Amino acid sequence: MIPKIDAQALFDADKEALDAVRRAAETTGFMTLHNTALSGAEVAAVIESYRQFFKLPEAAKEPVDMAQTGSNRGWGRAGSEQVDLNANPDYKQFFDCGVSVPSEHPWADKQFYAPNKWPKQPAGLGAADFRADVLAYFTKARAISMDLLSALARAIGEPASFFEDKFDTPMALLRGNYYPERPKWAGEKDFGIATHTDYGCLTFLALDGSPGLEVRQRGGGWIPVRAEPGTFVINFGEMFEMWTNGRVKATPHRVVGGTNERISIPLFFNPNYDTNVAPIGSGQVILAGEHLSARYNETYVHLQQTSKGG
Ligand SMILES: O=C(O)CCC(=O)C(=O)O
Ligand SMILES: [Fe+2]
Repeated sequence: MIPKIDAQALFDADKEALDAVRRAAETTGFMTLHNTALSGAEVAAVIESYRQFFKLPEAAKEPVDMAQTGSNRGWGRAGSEQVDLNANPDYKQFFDCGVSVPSEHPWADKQFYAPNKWPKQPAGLGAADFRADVLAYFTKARAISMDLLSALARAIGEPASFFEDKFDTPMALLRGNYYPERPKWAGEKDFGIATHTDYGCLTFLALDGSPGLEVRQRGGGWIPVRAEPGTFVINFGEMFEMWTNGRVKATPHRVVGGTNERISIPLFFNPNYDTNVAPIGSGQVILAGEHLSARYNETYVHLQQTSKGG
């Protein structure tokens, strides 16, 4: 069972809601969140903006292909990410944007804060402005994710402000995933997105209502998870599991894909570059940026090549 959490109750520090979040974090590692400041209509609209982008001809997406860069901003074509090294690269396409810092900032040369890459707004595509729509959504989703972290801090017995200064320049990444119908050629090692755990702390995921996401159940089997726009799927990542010494669970999940086209929008809410995500109180140091960089270099195919080439 994936717990369903009312955001309003949670943010009002309702005890039952806090308990449910703590249980979700410690057991399934997944929950859904409804009644947030983002309406179903707003989410449906940004899903449509992403859809318009993905439906552009290849020539319009090529100028923002992230494979031409040393970072992860812009378009990732099918086959450009391999989240499970025992599977083939995923057949999804995606578009990534993130947080940038000014050129004089000490982290300006870090890939996590690279400038975003936006496609030219093609003439005749209607009033929608992809960049503005996506950035407006990113801002709101970040704010809700921050509130969620405060609630989570409370739920695990830390002060509500525990995460605040660790997420003020976050390596946050907003992604639009586009899964076409599962290709006819796909075999047992081909997935929309292969089995993986997310790398960071918290993932705030908007779905378009269609099936596809499956969450691995402890003890075996997969639980299908669906959500309409306006209900978000929340899961926890590797850094959180490390940081809390295994108390918060990063649960593997995947999309095999089926006969439906599908769009999902995860916000990977990763902390500041220099956050120590080693187990609290352990005296060790594990920099969030180093963990993320290792995972990016393993899974983005264009960065795999960069790291192999030195
Ligand atoms: O599309 C989905 O529902 C899940 C996407 C996902 O797990 C990811 O992008 O990390
Ligand atoms: Fe994921």
